[in-house]
Amino acid sequence: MSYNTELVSNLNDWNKWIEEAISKKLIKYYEYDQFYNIQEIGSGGFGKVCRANWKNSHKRYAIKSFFNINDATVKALVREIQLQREVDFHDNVIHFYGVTTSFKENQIKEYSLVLEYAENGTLRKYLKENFENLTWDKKYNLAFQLVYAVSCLHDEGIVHRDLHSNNVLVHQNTIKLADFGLSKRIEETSNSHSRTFGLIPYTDPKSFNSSTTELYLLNKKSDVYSIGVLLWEISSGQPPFQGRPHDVGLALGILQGLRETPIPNTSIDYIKIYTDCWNIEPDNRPTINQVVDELKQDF
Ligand SMILES: Nc1ncnc2c1ncn2[C@@H]1O[C@H](COP(=O)(O)OP(=O)(O)OP(=O)(O)O)[C@@H](O)[C@H]1O
Repeated sequence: MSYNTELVSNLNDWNKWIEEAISKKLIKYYEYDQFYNIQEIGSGGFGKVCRANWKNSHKRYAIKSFFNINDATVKALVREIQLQREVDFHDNVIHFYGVTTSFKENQIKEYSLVLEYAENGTLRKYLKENFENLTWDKKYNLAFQLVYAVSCLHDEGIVHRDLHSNNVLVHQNTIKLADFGLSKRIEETSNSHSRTFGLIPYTDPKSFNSSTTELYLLNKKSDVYSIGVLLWEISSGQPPFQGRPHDVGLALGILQGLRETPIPNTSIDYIKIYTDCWNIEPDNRPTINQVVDELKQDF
């Protein structure tokens, strides 16, 4: 069987693809019943995530399963595995360990992803719980790790397209980028407006502009926009536009230039870095590698 994802088009093909990859030892298989202490820790638009220990070890893993694996999501899942493997060497990216299978009530076998577990959870939660102890040095450090991880994706030709503070995880004060590629690709094939509205503050506003006749595809500069918002969030400890409805009105405001306000005592250089990133014009935004260089100088 080919490992070309274009040829993987339905649930059976997905299962076959995985089984072949397992038998060729390209993907490690974990026996589900060898996990213990399995506890649900979160759920997203497409599935749930459990924390579990693996036999004879205290090491924890995250097991990510999907509510509804259908033909539309299959290709995205295979792609997720492929993308994850391409950037697996990076310390600031959640590691992909392998797959496991569980059975639903209907006895249908379903594969789940076995991933590195990030013990501090999402960046949003981490900022909420630790903000009082975060010095500017620590904030810079978080910002640097995040930007560095995204630069690694871009160097590999991968655009995240879904960067927000619930997709960035933290493990022992280290940033761990998660969920790249997956959510966006699944979303393209499903109807989830409420979720999209929730993410308005992080989304490249060029994509809101329905008056344009050409479809605007999220690209590397869209990731840079989201990074600008995330750098502001790291400086403030708050999600952007908190307490304001994330609706069409907000989207229009952002299109017309509405942005969060800098936090007192932020260095002028740091403010310049994130405001350049969230420039309305993609051409005027820096590349992610330029952001890495600027942060290095400012650090
Ligand atoms: N590797 C992990 N380590 C620790 N916690 C995780 C891990 N992956 C996910 N989580 C937790 O589980 C929650 C749900 O994750 P999931 O990826 O399913 O959804 P999401 O990213 O929040 O939303 P969506 O999938 O709709 O984009 C996360 O918000 C996070 O709290």
